[in-house]
Amino acid sequence: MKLKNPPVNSLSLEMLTELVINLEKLENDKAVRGLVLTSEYPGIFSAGLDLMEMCGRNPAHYAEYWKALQEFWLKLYQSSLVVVAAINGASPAGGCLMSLICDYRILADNPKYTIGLNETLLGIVAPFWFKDTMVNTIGHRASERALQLGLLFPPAEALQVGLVDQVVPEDKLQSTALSVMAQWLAIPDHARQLTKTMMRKPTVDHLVKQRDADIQNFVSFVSRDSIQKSLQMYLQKLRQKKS
Ligand SMILES: CCCC/C=C/CC(=O)SCCNC(=O)CCNC(=O)[C@H](O)C(C)(C)COP(=O)(O)OP(=O)(O)OC[C@H]1O[C@@H](n2cnc3c(N)ncnc32)[C@H](O)[C@@H]1OP(=O)(O)O
Repeated sequence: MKLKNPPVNSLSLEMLTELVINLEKLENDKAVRGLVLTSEYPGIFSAGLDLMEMCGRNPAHYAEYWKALQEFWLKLYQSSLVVVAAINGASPAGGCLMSLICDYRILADNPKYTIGLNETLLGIVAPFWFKDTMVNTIGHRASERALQLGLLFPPAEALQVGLVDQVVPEDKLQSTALSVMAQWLAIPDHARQLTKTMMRKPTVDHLVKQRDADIQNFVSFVSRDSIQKSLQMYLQKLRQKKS
């Protein structure tokens, strides 16, 4: 599946909805057992959540957006398919989260392709289920440091901390993803799927129990004047970078 939402594959409401629909289609297709997630635009895997969905909108929109994000996370994290992320570009915040909920992550070796949950750099806070997903991957101490500092790791460091499973030359990314897929598909589906469910259930239950409260938290947090100001300033900084 190639992410295709120009210019930076930000996770807009429309993109999240389409991703969920396409995942459902693939999961209902008996001929499909695995999925490689990559970007149509080498250089950018995904810029994460769409800042335009979180700026200057009304509470009902924020609630709808957050619910769609939760839906996407729940769908992909619990997917019956083997999901391999072939990360062919920068992967900040929600982009990193998306790769963390796959089963295996391969990052192309390019110093510009940084990955991490950098929310604090924007003056915002990664919600508990972003944090849980990261802790499940790299452990508590490394997550605490990475989350507080909003670290974006270049490939060698991402590998060292365990944020990705492999770093390969850019021209080997897709072939490596296919051989990893073959290895995972050699395992009987039912045993692998039940194991995945068992491993991920506590994290899923944590969110499911608090879904509505989490939406309310997001809406009140993002509606604050101070948060709106931080997000606007961050967007402005991104735009100024060009000039
Ligand atoms: C409140 C609680 C919620 C907490 C959860 C938050 C999770 C998140 O995911 S927040 C989003 C965090 N994302 C980022 O910090 C990434 C920001 N973007 C970048 O660092 C860079 O754009 C890039 C490395 C992804 C790509 O760099 P490149 O030089 O190729 O492109 P740019 O010129 O920077 O951007 C092109 C264009 O796209 C706009 N844009 C970039 N990121 C986003 C985004 N996340 N949402 C919406 N729009 C984005 C950027 O402003 C440019 O727009 P213009 O062409 O109009 O200037």
